[in-house]
Amino acid sequence: MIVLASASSARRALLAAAGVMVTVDPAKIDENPTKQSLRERRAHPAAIAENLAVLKALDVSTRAPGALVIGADQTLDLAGTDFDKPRDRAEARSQLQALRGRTHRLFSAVAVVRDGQTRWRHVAEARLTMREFSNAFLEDYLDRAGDSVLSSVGGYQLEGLGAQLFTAIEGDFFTILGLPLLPLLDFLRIDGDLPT
Ligand SMILES: Nc1nc2c(ncn2[C@H]2C[C@H](O)[C@@H](COP(=O)(O)OP(=O)(O)OP(=O)(O)O)O2)c(=O)[nH]1
Repeated sequence: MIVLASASSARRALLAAAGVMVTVDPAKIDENPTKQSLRERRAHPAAIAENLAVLKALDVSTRAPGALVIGADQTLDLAGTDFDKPRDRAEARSQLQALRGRTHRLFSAVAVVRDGQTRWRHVAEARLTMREFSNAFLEDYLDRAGDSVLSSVGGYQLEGLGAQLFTAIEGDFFTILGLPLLPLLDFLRIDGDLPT
């Protein structure tokens, strides 16, 4: 059995569309203390994402004996500043105003744990360049995107209206949506969980 230790609908949808049947059991850990202490120690955003992906998978693994548990996490870095998922429209507005006209990096980490042992982990990076959109465009975007801006770390969904925010992206689509899917599928084949 494969368990996805994530509440992310994007991650669940990516795995389902790729034909990977999973049981969803979101981790029950509070990410903030770990994130805070790693940030205080000036940990790299990739390391923060990787640590959290492992912690989420380990948490769920304790209640899923024998199961292969997938944990994931994504961090956003803009020239050394970390961003979290916006809590409301005002935060989404100020985050997007900070990101516009600049290139930011997304780090998407995935970890696979079985019976408390971390079997595999991976972090992928993507670089996204936002165009210099106007404040009027931004207000209209926030009106049309609604609460969806609160469910992703940059306040955008690339596969949706968010596409109108960007002039260029480097890195793979799946990484941007929050899950390095292709390396994960490689691991699942090697581990014998998917047909080769
Ligand atoms: N649909 C969509 N989701 C995105 C995009 N970019 C980022 N995300 C989502 C994926 C994750 O759900 C979320 C990143 O936040 P986290 O890594 O903290 O995961 P989240 O709190 O959603 O769930 P989890 O901690 O795994 O239970 O942002 C995008 O372009 N499209």
